[in-house]
Amino acid sequence: MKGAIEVCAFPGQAELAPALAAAVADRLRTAIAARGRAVLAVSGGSTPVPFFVALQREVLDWRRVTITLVDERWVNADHPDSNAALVQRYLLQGGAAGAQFQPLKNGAATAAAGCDAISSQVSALFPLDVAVLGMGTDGHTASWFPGASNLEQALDRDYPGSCVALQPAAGGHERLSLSLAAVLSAAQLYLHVSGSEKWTVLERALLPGPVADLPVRALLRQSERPLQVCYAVQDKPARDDA
Ligand SMILES: O=C1O[C@H](COP(=O)(O)O)[C@@H](O)[C@H](O)[C@H]1O
Repeated sequence: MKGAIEVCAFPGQAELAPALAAAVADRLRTAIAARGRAVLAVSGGSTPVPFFVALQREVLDWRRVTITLVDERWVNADHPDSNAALVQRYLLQGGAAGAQFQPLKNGAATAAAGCDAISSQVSALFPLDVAVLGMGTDGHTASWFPGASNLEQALDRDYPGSCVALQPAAGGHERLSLSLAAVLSAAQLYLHVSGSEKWTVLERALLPGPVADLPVRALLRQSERPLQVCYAVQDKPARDDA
């Protein structure tokens, strides 16, 4: 199946997280059986925490799995906003502690300076087997923020690098993000959202309008890869409720 959007709604994260984890784990097992290895890209933020906890309990040969990020804030791994720290804390535990992790941050002073080296490391992992993306209420997914510097590059399918450095217009940390082309290397895409506010944004994103206004449209409008929208009606729990 190519490019179809399927929506799966769940009452809350308690139901969504194990279902998404089981589906992702199945795809990882299939990739391991076919190629001897599997590559998964996950997002940060607060939404994926229950999914991470459910996924690390899945029984599979985690030593054959490489996990990377869809996007990262340019902060050290001990910073509370680090997506790598989130993955370390909730996903790289139990059996999943045996997985390899490819961060989207290195020792360079800025994301722009570190981008090329990380891009090469990430490209060496391709193709991704699964990418699980989130979405913000401003319609960003990955770090494709409306009005961000380099958004055009990030969404340019012919952009040669797998990663792009972006500065969100609203300020905050500089970001490193997979490009659209890199995300579309994944055989299966999931968009994981919770709560009615995000659902309303998603409904808007499905209407005609510029991709730059609601960059999640780039994902919704692509036709190369199957996309499953996993929606929890009840809003997400706080990180530590997982
Ligand atoms: O900044 C980010 O936000 C989105 C959504 O985060 P959430 O806290 O609303 O779940 C996330 O997908 C992205 O990876 C992250 O860097």
